[in-house]
Amino acid sequence: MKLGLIGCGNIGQFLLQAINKDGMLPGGKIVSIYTRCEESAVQLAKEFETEAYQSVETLLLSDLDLVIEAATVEAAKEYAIKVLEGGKDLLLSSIGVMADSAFEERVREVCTRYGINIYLPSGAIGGLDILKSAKAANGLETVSITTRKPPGALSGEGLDKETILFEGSAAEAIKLYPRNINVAIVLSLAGLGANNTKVKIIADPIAVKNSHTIEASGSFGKLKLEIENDPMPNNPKTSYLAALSVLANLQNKDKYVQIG
Ligand SMILES: NC(=O)C1=CN([C@@H]2O[C@H](COP(=O)(O)OP(=O)(O)OC[C@H]3O[C@@H](n4cnc5c(N)ncnc54)[C@H](O)[C@@H]3O)[C@@H](O)[C@H]2O)C=CC1
Ligand SMILES: O=C([O-])CC(=O)C(=O)O
Repeated sequence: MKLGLIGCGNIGQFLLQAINKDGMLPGGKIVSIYTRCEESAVQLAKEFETEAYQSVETLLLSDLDLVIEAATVEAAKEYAIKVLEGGKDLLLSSIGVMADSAFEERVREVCTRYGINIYLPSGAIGGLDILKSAKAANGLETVSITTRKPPGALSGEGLDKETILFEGSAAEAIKLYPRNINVAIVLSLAGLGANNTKVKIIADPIAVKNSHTIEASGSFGKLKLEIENDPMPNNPKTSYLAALSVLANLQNKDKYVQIG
């Protein structure tokens, strides 16, 4: 599997190490990268034996099976359709981009037209399998997520006590916190949509982990799931599990035996 990578920060560099150095994706290699900082792209290309491109357009001319986006919601909006129209499968980290329902519709239409796939990993949370089952016969009624992070991970430096920064819909939350609450949008896509998924974001000076508590109810019963994520060393906004979920998605996408 020949992979392209857009964005080489935390998640991107984790993938370069895991795939190109540590052999965690047998038969797979990141052969092309594009990131905003040209100097860093050149240095990473040398370190991880890959090729750096100066634009997404030129990256897309290389021979690729799938492109991984690990940049920002804005970058995903700018490049996703170009990647899909270029005939490449796409894996998104900045899933928040799918909160815009017109954009989501366009993505679905392009995937169908070109017969290609878009992968939306579970990221820093879990429980999507439960929500998908729960709504299979239209029985899912409520879904919410409460996210608790240290203030520094939420641009809330200086706060000395627990503070609710946001309470409202997932659609509103991702507009205000595009680097922190992508999880609410993948939850929305698996469940009741971004307008019907409730979000609470708490800055907690005592917290050392990024925790997410998902609650749901419906004809299946009730769900309560709490995950306490270790942050990534270089970007406390992002949980390590988010990077692992991208790798797991790539490892499993073509398996004959599908679990979950
Ligand atoms: N789905 C989920 O559960 C999660 C999603 N995320 C999202 O994944 C994305 C990547 O996260 P990290 O690696 O931690 O971020 P990061 O900030 O460490 O790295 C992002 C990289 O993308 C580059 N970049 C920014 N704009 C770009 C552009 N227009 N074109 C090309 N490169 C560009 C930056 O220079 C940087 O190297 C973020 O949008 C983040 O919010 C993060 C955590 C969980
Ligand atoms: O990594 C996390 O815990 C969640 C996150 O930043 C996001 O969903 O954007």
